[in-house]
Amino acid sequence: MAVTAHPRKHSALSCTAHPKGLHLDANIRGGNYPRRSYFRLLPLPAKWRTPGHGAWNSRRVSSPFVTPVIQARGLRKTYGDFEAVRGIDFDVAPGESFGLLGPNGAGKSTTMRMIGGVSHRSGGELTILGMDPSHEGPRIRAHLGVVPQQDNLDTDLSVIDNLITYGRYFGLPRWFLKQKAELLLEFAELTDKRKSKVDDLSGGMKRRLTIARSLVSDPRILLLDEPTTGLDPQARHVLWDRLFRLKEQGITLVLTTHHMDEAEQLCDRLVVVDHGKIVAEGTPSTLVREHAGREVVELRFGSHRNAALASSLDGVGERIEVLPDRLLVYATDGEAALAAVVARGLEPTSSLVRRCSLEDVFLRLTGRSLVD
Ligand SMILES: Nc1ncnc2c1ncn2[C@@H]1O[C@H](COP(=O)(O)OP(=O)(O)OP(=O)(O)O)[C@@H](O)[C@H]1O
Repeated sequence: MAVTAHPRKHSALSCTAHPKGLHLDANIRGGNYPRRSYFRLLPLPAKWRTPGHGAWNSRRVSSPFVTPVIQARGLRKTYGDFEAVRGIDFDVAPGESFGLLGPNGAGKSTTMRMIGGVSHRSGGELTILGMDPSHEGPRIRAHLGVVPQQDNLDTDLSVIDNLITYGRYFGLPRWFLKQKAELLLEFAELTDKRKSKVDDLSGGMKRRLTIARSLVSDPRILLLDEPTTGLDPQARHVLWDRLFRLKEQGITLVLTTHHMDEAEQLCDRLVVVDHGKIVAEGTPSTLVREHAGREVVELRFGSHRNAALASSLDGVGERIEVLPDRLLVYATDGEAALAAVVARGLEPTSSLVRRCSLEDVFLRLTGRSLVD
């Protein structure tokens, strides 16, 4: 459902369905004022909300009530003869937190660059907010916040001037940006660093400043390429908290990550990408259930014995995986599987029963060999 009105030549008011209510978007230009975007989420009683609220998943995207904010069909990117992205399909719903998970070189950043409009697709279809990035790049970029893999802050400027200067690229007036920058510094917990030089910030602070900068233009979609890579656990948790708050405000998050815990914490839905193709899609819990199972028993018999002993475990659990240092037995009931191993007279030097995780899914789908 989408209602759009054009009260003035360059102004637009749109209203789209959001799982928590109505998503109102006013894009105003006219008189002596530069273009301004306002975005509000108008909560509605549960009975009027979009079907699927509370369970973000791919079914919701296909609901006739939700128009995807990003839609890719057969999306391809080639560099010479090399196909980095090989015909992928996905939808991202408004307000969703969508993750691209994959090993090095899988094609995640290439996909992000195509969404961000800085790299042209070689084939397939891609629409962002109903627009084609090949023809409407600037209009799309006005609604996008981008947090690149490498911080590209201006080291000659102070923290607050990084925000103000960036906002000027969007044509926003200085008086407005001064107020906006203070709010963003508060959001990023950087108020006391407002006059500091960028080089004096820690890695986590730089990341938070980059995110604050991406919010200057009130984006509807935030693209985050490996937002927490290289940060310590404390810094990562602060960042997750901030990203979660943005999601609560209704901003659509699209992120790439190598970190399974990050994907589990932040993403409503994920696609696992490998060698330029999507190999699995679903919520974190669905992926674990469908591709790993309930529990796994890690058994260590000594690295030279693991492979030889695997055949002695036939019939224990649902699946056995031999690793150089461990045997993994996937089972519905891990304790029962471990008891069955011991009952066969096998005595592991160590054993661990744990719940299956997204990491098990990731390694199963994308392999365990090192990708450089
Ligand atoms: N400009 C380019 N020219 C040629 N090949 C490229 C270019 N950019 C990316 N590639 C190749 O495309 C493939 C996908 O790269 P991409 O950066 O999208 O992977 P990624 O999944 O983001 O990996 P990482 O997690 O390491 O960032 C890689 O093999 C990479 O070497």
